[in-house]
Amino acid sequence: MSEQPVPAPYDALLLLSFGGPEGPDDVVPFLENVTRGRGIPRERLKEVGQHYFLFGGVSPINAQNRELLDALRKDFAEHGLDLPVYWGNRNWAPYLTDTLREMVRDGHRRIAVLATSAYASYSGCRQYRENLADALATLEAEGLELPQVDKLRHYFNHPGFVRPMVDGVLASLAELPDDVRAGAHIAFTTHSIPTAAADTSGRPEEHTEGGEGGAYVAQHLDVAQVIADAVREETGTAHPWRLVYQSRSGAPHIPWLEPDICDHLETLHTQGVPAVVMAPIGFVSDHMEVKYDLDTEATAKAAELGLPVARSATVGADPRFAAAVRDLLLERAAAERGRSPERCALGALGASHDLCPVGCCPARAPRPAAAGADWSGAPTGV
Ligand SMILES: CC1=C(CCC(=O)O)c2cc3nc(cc4[nH]c(cc5[nH]c(cc1n2)c(C)c5CCC(=O)O)c(CCC(=O)O)c4C)C(CCC(=O)O)=C3C
Ligand SMILES: [Fe+2]
Repeated sequence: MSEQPVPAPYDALLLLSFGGPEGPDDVVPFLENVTRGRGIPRERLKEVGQHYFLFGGVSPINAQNRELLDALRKDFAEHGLDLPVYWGNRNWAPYLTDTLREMVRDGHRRIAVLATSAYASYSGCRQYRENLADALATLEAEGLELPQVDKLRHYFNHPGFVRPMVDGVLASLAELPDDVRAGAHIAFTTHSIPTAAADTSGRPEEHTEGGEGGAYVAQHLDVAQVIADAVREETGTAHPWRLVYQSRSGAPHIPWLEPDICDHLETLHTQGVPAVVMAPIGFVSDHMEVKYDLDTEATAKAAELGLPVARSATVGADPRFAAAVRDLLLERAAAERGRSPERCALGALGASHDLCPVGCCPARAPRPAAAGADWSGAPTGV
């Protein structure tokens, strides 16, 4: 019999995500939440609103998080891990503040947080920590006793995140017509971010200059290499690959990471590449950035070029990902109890830090961020 897993000091897990609209009336208020004070051009907002209206005003992201919640609860129950799982979002109901209030009222004092963003970056890491700080400030103003919240480490290189994506790329290669499969390229995609934000992503010693992309780009390149190697091992073919970007936002004069997936497809086509697998390694589920930017826009671009493409699956609610979350939680719990747990990680970079140090993924305008070394609002002690 295996030993009972020990989640202590944690008494609950919070799944922290982006949130998305659930009907046409939600779209504009959702976009206002996302872009509050961020200087996104009106034109871009109108355009993105259209992406959502094309899908009936419903983002797939909330349904996907509900599935992930189910998968987590099932995995925990099957492995004797007695820990309640809650869900809260940055931009739509259930809102983080409401969920955190419910957790405190339910008596939770020490909360592990899993963000649905696997990599370092302001948007994917610090902004979630700022959201936690804001939520805690609200609860404090309401006179509630604040819990301690700890954000689980980046899991981009955890095998439970990477292996389902290897299977996804293999399945996409199998989908391509026989005569073009061997020559197919893999385009690993992620969300474009401003090069200035990419250069300052990760710990200060990981920051770069001149658009090299800091930890954000290094982490994606590491995952892409691991997947490409695993695919070569499985198929015997070394499919050429490149990391490219999608979902660019912001003003045109500000440099963002490039090339864009659509431009990349055009370049490959010009070079005579016969087929492409688009692998959205930057995303945890097939939400709107995948459904619109890849499955709609980039796929239309490929059709126009006469270039066969297939888009590989994100991890979503894969049971291996749910198991990875359990592993990350138990690993961190053990570390908080003073043990030295084994830390699963593939690739060259090794397991990411538990606690974001000062200067990790800085904001343009500094604001309080919880669950990092620069958080002073946290109660001390276990
Ligand atoms: C790095 C990153 C991730 C991956 C990490 C993570 O998953 O967190 C991500 C995820 C997502 N981004 C999403 C949606 C949007 N992102 C926007 C805007 C922006 N994203 C940015 C970055 C990222 N975004 C940035 C630098 C901006 C510019 C404005 C700003 O600095 O804030 C906008 C505004 C309109 C626009 O400009 O596109 C929308 C609507 C959805 C929900 C999809 C759905 O509804 O299914 C998800 C999961
Ligand atoms: Fe985004």
